[in-house]
Amino acid sequence: MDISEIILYQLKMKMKHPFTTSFGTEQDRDFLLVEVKDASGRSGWGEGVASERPLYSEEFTQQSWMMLEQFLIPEAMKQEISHPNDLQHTFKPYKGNYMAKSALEGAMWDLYAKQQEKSLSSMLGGTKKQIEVGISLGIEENIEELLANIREKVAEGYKRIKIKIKPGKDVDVVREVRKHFPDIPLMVDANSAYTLDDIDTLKALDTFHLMMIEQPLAADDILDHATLQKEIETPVCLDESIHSYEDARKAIALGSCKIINLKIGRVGGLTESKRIHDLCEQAGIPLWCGGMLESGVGRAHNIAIASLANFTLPGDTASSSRYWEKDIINPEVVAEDGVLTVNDAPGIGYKVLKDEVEKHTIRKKQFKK
Ligand SMILES: O=C(O)CCC(=O)C1=CC=C[C@@H](O)[C@@H]1C(=O)O
Ligand SMILES: [Mg+2]
Repeated sequence: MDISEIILYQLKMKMKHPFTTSFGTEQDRDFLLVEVKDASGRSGWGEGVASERPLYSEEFTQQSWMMLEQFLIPEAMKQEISHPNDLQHTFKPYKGNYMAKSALEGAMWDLYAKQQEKSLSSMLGGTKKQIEVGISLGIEENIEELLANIREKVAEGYKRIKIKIKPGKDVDVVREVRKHFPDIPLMVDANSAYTLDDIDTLKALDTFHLMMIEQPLAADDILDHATLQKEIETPVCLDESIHSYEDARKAIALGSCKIINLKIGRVGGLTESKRIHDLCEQAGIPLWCGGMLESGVGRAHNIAIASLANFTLPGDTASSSRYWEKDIINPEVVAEDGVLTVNDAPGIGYKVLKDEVEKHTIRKKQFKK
């Protein structure tokens, strides 16, 4: 691929609205960008989606930076990479750190697609030209606030509403939402806040015809989820528990879920995402593309993967304006009536605004061949 230089950026961007889940509140996104340049001056971009603190998973931004700086970028620089798939082999000796791996691999995929003058979507085997999107709404202090948020997002045309729940903010909240919105496509995400001791609460959620319950039990569990899935009608969707093709294979075999939320960063990149996609397609497990409150760079990658055929449920790739006053890409991502058009320009198909990137950059390091 003729790589000449890799640049690692750490950015801090203020989100328009704070986002609260069962594990905490985020207002500033502290994340990484990787820019991979080739000898002809083309750039590929990837996003490191870890959060500032290891609350969603064990990864966090500083750790991703160190992982990229000390191991992943030097390894990638040492080799002649002919295809982004090669990186799976390069990174294999290094355990975990999926989001760090994905950031660099994603930049390579974007560059590779640009070198081939093809869209990232088509390089991955994407067939859809349009994708439906939903929205993920954080926990609110009072129910009126949440109902107002839902009303607004339904009016904007989002195809599915996901609300976050936690113990004490679950059955009553969902009941109230259903009272006001009896028919909207609705789901809940618990971010692993429950155990099987809470089975009565989880069973009570079964009565609200939810599309799914996302990650009700521990982040590292697939066994108890299988027990739970047998007890409830509502499909269980796994998020935090799935880091790889192997995790997905085992969860499907055990009956731990009926749906998977695929996040590119959580599974180590696009190559693994495609493998999981193909596995789930064969197994009849529908997918949707999750979000990590990405900037436009990560969002563009999400759109590309969500164009594959088995992403049959609306994902969390909402419009740029949901998160940012001004995104770092041009054009911004705009869902119209809950539908995004998949870009067919080369690579991710969006121009990365260098000025905007620099404006939010708090740390930067260059690696030359
Ligand atoms: O809009 C998005 O990008 C999705 C937001 C969202 O639901 C999540 C973002 C980051 C970590 C988690 O809280 C989470 C999720 O669990 O899916
Ligand atoms: Mg989730």
